[in-house]
Amino acid sequence: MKLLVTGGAGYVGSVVTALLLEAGHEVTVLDVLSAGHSDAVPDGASFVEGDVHGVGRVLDPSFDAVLHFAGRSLVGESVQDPGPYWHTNVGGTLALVEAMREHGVGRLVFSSTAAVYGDPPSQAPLRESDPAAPTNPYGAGKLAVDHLLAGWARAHGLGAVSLRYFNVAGAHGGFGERHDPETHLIPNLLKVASGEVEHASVHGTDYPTPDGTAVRDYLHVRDLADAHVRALERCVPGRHRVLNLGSGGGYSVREVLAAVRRITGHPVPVVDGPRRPGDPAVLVAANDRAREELGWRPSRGLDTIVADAWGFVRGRQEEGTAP
Ligand SMILES: NC(=O)c1ccc[n+]([C@@H]2O[C@H](COP(=O)([O-])OP(=O)(O)OC[C@H]3O[C@@H](n4cnc5c(N)ncnc54)[C@H](O)[C@@H]3O)[C@@H](O)[C@H]2O)c1
Ligand SMILES: O=c1ccn([C@@H]2O[C@H](COP(=O)(O)OP(=O)(O)O[C@H]3O[C@H](CO)[C@@H](O)[C@H](O)[C@H]3O)[C@@H](O)[C@H]2O)c(=O)[nH]1
Repeated sequence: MKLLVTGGAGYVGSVVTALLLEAGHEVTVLDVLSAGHSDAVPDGASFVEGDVHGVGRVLDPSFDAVLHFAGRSLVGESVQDPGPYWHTNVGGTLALVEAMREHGVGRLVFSSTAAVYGDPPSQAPLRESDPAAPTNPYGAGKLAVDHLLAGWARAHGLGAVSLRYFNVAGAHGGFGERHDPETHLIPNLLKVASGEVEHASVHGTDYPTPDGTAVRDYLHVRDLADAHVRALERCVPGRHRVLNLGSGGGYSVREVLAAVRRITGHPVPVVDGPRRPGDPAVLVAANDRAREELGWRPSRGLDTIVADAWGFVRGRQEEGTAP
């Protein structure tokens, strides 16, 4: 297929692009480089530097589908300054589906998020049918796009899939997380192991969980990327589907810390701090729908996630490209 990947110079988009190229697809990446890196666009993809609002200049009827990763994704920033989040994540997606309609490009895979579920009342694994009640503009905008795509599929025959990622981590094929600022747990712990910073923070030790720290569902980015390839192949015209992407199991911050210490062999000192505003106690995916509809099964556990992310950090250190 001939594919457009928006945000393909970012973390998830670069890994998915690499996998799409491996599968024999032709890929054009559109990225404004506000958070991504031009050297993260895999060799073999065409690269256009530009904003998703201007996607009409890139798209033409020869494209078969779009994978849409471009967006802003700092939850705290979205609370402080919501305007850019609605502009990029919602307005940018509207511009994209309008251009797709104009050029007759009928399939879309979208990066949604577990943040649409907000702070769930129960700690049970979350199903797609559970109420969506986002607690910040980032999650609200992603949920708005899920609704936008449902209406677009009904009205204009788009075949779309919203993939609600839980916590993506790990690295694949030389591509990994290079966010600045970095807010995610595993790369922050690895910054300590690599000597870039002296200690990490544990955000909250008084949650109603077995060890008092928050529990999340960590999914290897390679497993996540595999789900995208499968979702793309299964886009049905006129239908919008929502699928959770998680491993189906959870680890606390302290359990992740123990894995990082074991795998890196570094003591990784941490300082216990207060809760980060808006963080729920437990977010774990029920992933049955993705398993059934995509024939997908995540196969890489926490140790592989940490080992691969660590390999990526070490590789960049050895090349002299990090920090
Ligand atoms: N990483 C996670 O754990 C996670 C979890 C849930 C959902 N998501 C979603 O997945 C997607 C990818 O996440 P990521 O971690 O790879 O983020 P990222 O920041 O690494 O990548 C996003 C890319 O989009 C680009 N971009 C931003 N605004 C743009 C615009 N207006 N036009 C064109 N390009 C633009 C950035 O330069 C960047 O390269 C995002 O939409 C994010 O909200 C990520
Ligand atoms: O230095 C750190 C960073 C994080 N945490 C904690 O670790 C857990 C995981 O945090 P993080 O890696 O930042 O992920 P989340 O806040 O769970 O959010 C991610 O996962 C969401 C879906 O679950 C996505 O919507 C977001 O984009 C993505 O950042 C949380 O309990 C944090 O409070 C720490 O204790 N110390």
